[in-house]
Amino acid sequence: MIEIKNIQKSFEGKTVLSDISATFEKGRTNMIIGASGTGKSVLLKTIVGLFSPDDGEVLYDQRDFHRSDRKEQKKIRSEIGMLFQGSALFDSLTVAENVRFPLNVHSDMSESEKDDRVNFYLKRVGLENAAHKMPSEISGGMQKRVGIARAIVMNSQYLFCDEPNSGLDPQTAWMIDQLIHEITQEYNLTTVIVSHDMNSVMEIGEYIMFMYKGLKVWEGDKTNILDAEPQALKDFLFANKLVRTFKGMK
Ligand SMILES: Nc1ncnc2c1ncn2[C@@H]1O[C@H](COP(=O)(O)OP(=O)(O)OP(=O)(O)O)[C@@H](O)[C@H]1O
Repeated sequence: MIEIKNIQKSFEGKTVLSDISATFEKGRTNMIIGASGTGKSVLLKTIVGLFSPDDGEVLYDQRDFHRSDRKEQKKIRSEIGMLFQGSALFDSLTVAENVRFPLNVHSDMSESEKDDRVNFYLKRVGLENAAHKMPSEISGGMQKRVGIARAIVMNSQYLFCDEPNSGLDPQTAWMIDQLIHEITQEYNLTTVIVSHDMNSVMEIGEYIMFMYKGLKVWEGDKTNILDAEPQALKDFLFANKLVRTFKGMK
C-alpha cells in the first residue's frame, strides 16, 4: 500500500500540487487521471522520489520515503518497477537482455538464477518465444510486454505505469490493460497508472483519482465515475465519445 498525505509542490512560486492525499491499495489497479498540465506527472515523480515534496509524506507500507535515510530509500527503490511511456527499451539489447538489465544492475543473483527469473517473467507476459529478438523486430504491444516484464523482474512490490496504452491500437491496448490488471492481482502489487484513456479507466479503474489544476477533486472507481458530481470531471468525461455513448448522449 502507498499512502500520500498532504502533498504540496511548487515550482518558482507556482503551486503545482495542493494538499493531495490518497491511498493506493495493494492488489488493485489505482489510476490517476486528469487533463494535461494538472500535475499528474509531477505527482508520480514525487511519489517515486524524483521530486521532493515541499510538504507532505509518501508512505510505502508505512515507510516514509522522503524522510528515510539513503539506505532505506535505496531499498524502497529496489521494490519499485516502472513502465514508461513508449516502453523505453534499449534498442541494442535483445528482449531477454532488456528484461535482465535490472537484475544485472541491482541484484547479486548468479547467472543461472537470473536466467530462471528472466524466463519466468518472459513466459508470464507471453514472450518466451521472442527472447532473442531485438526490440525493432517486435510489435508495439510486445514491446510493452517486455517493459512490463522488466518492471517486475526484481519481484517488485510497486508498479508505476505512465500512459501504458499510448500508441497502441484498441485491441492491443485492452490486452495490455488486462495484463497489468492480472499481474497486479496475481503478485499483490500496488499499481499506480497515470492515464488519459477512458477505455482503461472503465475497464480496470478499481481506484480512480481525478486531478484538476493541482487538486484532487474526486476519488472513486469505475462503477461510480459516470455519476460523479464535480463539473471539471464531467467536462473531462464527456469530452470522450465512449462515455457519451454510455450515458446515451450524442
Ligand atoms: N520541472 C519543472 N519545473 C517547473 N515546472 C514544472 C516542472 N515539471 C512540471 N512543471 C509544471 O507543472 C504543471 C503540471 O505538469 P505535469 O507534467 O505534472 O502535468 P500532467 O498532468 O502530467 O500533464 P500531461 O497529461 O500533459 O502529461 C505544468 O504547469 C508544468 O509546466
